[in-house]
Amino acid sequence: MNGRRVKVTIPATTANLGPGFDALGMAFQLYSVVEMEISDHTTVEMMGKELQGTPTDKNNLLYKVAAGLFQDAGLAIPELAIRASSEAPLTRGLGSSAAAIVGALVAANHLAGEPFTREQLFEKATRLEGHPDNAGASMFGGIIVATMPEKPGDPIPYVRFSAPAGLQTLVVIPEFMLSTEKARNVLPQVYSREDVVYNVGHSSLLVAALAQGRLDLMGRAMSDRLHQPYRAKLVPGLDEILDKATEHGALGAALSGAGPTILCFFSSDEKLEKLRAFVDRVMKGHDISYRVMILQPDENGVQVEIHQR
Ligand SMILES: Nc1ncnc2c1ncn2[C@@H]1O[C@H](COP(=O)(O)OP(=O)(O)OP(=O)(O)O)[C@@H](O)[C@H]1O
Ligand SMILES: N[C@@H](CCO)C(=O)O
Repeated sequence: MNGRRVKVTIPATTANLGPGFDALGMAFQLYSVVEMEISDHTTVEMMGKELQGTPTDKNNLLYKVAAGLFQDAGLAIPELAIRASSEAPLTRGLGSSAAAIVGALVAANHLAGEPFTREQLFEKATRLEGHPDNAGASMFGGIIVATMPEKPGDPIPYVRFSAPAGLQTLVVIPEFMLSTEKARNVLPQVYSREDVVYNVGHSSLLVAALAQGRLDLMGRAMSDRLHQPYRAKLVPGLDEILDKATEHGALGAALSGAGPTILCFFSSDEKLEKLRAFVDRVMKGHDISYRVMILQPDENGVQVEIHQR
């Protein structure tokens, strides 16, 4: 088992896409890298500004997830040398925790001699994240539709398909952190039948529109009543962007995952200038720092390189 360094590249992701709360995910060409090898003693090196402040000892999420995999496989937990970097910011709604979990599971699985299949790793990642949307998109790339299993340990039912040709995403990333936990705590425990039916209809329409490349339907289909209305108070600018983005060149707009990142889909570079000017106008009105990125869909999911020492 020793002498092998595993390098895993994992795409950042967005979850929900509006109405598909905890069920829809999509991967972006914005990557984290996790390198892992068995060592004499554990070292955890977090590289780059995005990972600043994450633990550099056995409390790091990457180590804990890897250790859990060895334990699940019935193996002794080894000391590990771990290095990681991330192009995506943490705690902003771009799936950093799912990327870390998927990266650690896939890397540790290789070091352990591949006791688990990709499907089993997806089930473990979903269990650790609590929902399959970001984890599925990080694992398989493209667009993922998935639900929680009937009982723990069962395989996750999912369908993966490619993002429609020409779909591009503008993301507005506010410079403040919003943990998934905090953004879930503002959601109600109970919803009206009207709101549930509204989301079933819109989420179903969105999946069909994405699968058939009906970009013309996305603005209508991306409307949500289950989480965005409650999270809007945590995310300055969200209401206005959701309301008006389609009048300024977007195909549709949504809160990315649990936020605070806001995403706008668009399909032509001509529309980008207008859309960019619109989001700048909205965000400047709220006096918070933010950055804008244009992201392309990732179709590959997690990628593994094995380096023999
Ligand atoms: N590479 C990493 N190494 C260690 N911990 C990480 C790493 N990436 C993410 N994390 C942990 O995940 C936490 C962020 O998880 P959280 O679910 O709040 O946000 P997110 O995954 O970025 O957003 P969302 O789930 O809404 O898309 C960080 O605070 C950190 O504890
Ligand atoms: N579906 C999750 C994604 C964040 O991890 C949520 O919106 O809370």
